[in-house]
Amino acid sequence: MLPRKPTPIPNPLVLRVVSVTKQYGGKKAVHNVSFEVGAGEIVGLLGPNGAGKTTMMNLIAGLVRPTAGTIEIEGHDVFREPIQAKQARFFVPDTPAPFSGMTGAEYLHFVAAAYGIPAGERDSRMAPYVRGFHLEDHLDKKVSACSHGTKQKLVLTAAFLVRPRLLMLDEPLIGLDTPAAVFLKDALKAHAAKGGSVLMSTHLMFLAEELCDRVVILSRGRRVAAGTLASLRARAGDEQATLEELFLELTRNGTEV
Ligand SMILES: Nc1ncnc2c1ncn2[C@@H]1O[C@H](COP(=O)(O)OP(=O)(O)OP(=O)(O)O)[C@@H](O)[C@H]1O
Repeated sequence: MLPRKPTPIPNPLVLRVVSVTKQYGGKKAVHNVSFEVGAGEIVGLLGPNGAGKTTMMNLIAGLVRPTAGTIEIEGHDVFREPIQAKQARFFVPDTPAPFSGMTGAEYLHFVAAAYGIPAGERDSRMAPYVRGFHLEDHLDKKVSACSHGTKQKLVLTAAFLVRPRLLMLDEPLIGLDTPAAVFLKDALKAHAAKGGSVLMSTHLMFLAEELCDRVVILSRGRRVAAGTLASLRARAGDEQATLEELFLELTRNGTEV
């Protein structure tokens, strides 16, 4: 008897965004947007200024309630099961604001405790990121005395020590020095290689091209494209097109697909 071919295991979904709309007054900041992120994927959320990226991130993080549609993280509805959904994600906003009255070390231990990381594991989990982001001299300082970039490195260290199923980053490279940016890119690749998922909004096309398995492109609140670079090139009929060229073409008129 021939050995049975193993059934391919589908990439389990970590994030499901279904027909989400967010309306402010009479204006739709996000309009009927759907997309998914699978385990181990790095997905880029791209779009021109005002496209709805930050609104989308805030909706997924559970900070803003959608006008319509549903969002699930690891199968937990962000608003009906907020504790479970929030335990499965970590959000690094574009202007990270760790608690300023704490020292850096107190902040990291506070976040670790909030996510239920056992006390005996916290130091060893944070150590590679403290070294990688060169935070050794900042852990005993009050957060309020840290620079913007150092605050960002503290929040990123907290994110990695938690090892969330879904790591969400809004413009992660802005404000980081070059060594930290290189370390962050490697850390994100390693996170995904271990099965963690990443959703990252960015204006930096080179970053999306280097890191992302797929991108979702928003324009004026609508999803105008989603897929791999290869699929976007095939759709444009240009195998050589850069992501920047495709982005400019796709966001020119904001047609929904
Ligand atoms: N709290 C709010 N109240 C009213 N309008 C809002 C609010 N937040 C966002 N908007 C509007 O929603 C739209 C999308 O904004 P959003 O910040 O999500 O875009 P973005 O893609 O993140 O832009 P950028 O790249 O400039 O950061 C904009 O027209 C913005 O003015």
